[in-house]
Amino acid sequence: MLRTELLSKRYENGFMAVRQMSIHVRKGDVYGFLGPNGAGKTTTIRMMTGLVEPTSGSIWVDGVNISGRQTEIRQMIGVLPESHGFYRWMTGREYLLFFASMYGLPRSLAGSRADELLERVGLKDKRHSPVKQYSRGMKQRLGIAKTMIHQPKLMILDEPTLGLDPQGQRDIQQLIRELNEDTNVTVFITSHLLKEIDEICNRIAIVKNGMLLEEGTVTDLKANYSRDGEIPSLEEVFLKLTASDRG
Ligand SMILES: Nc1ncnc2c1ncn2[C@@H]1O[C@H](COP(=O)(O)OP(=O)(O)OP(=O)(O)O)[C@@H](O)[C@H]1O
Repeated sequence: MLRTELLSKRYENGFMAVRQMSIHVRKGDVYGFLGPNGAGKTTTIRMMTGLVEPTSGSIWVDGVNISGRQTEIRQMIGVLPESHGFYRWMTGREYLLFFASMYGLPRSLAGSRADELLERVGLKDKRHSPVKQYSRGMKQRLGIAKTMIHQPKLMILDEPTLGLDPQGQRDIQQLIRELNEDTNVTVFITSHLLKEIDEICNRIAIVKNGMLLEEGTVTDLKANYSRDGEIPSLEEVFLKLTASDRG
């Protein structure tokens, strides 16, 4: 569903944020993209969504090389960026209808799709309230509904639970799982909460300094790092791979 081939990004100041990264997200995966701060995760996502031009390498979404195909790709992907603004005066329903029209959905279809999604994300009762009255958790759920409004094949979620309380985190995790199971949407997610990734992802990549360190199923990765038959937690695997040269 999503492939990068030897993807690299050198910023204008000469900094190499992503180095020859080749990853493979399969259809139906909930794929966790992990790495310490500054590992290059957001840069990679920006390249996947066309906000940043790769220095070299390529990105394929469902077999289509995204280079120069932004309009086509936008229809295939739903993105929840790390920080996203809202038109705070709009109601939740108006917000979804606004994005539906940006994706070219006919009005009749947009209304029913928005209502269905508002119900799914638990905002049916608040659909006519302005977004400025929403809690952070409600805004994130609305953000996820927005990413699904045009029924994309792939959802890209950059730290969707950042700043949420434990219940808010649970709600989002459950929502992601349900959307993946019910609609088979492929999910690409970043998070610093390793327990969360462990619970919702089937496959992961671990990156550091712009480089891919490991990719595989969570089960295989843990098994590969087991010692004396003890299966480590994902956090233990992550720290082993990434924390070695901290001064
Ligand atoms: N426009 C830019 N110009 C130069 N360097 C940049 C630019 N944007 C990001 N970087 C650098 O690239 C590196 C990777 O940043 P990026 O935001 O992709 O990391 P990240 O893995 O998403 O980090 P975090 O977990 O903190 O969100 C960082 O060292 C950052 O300072």
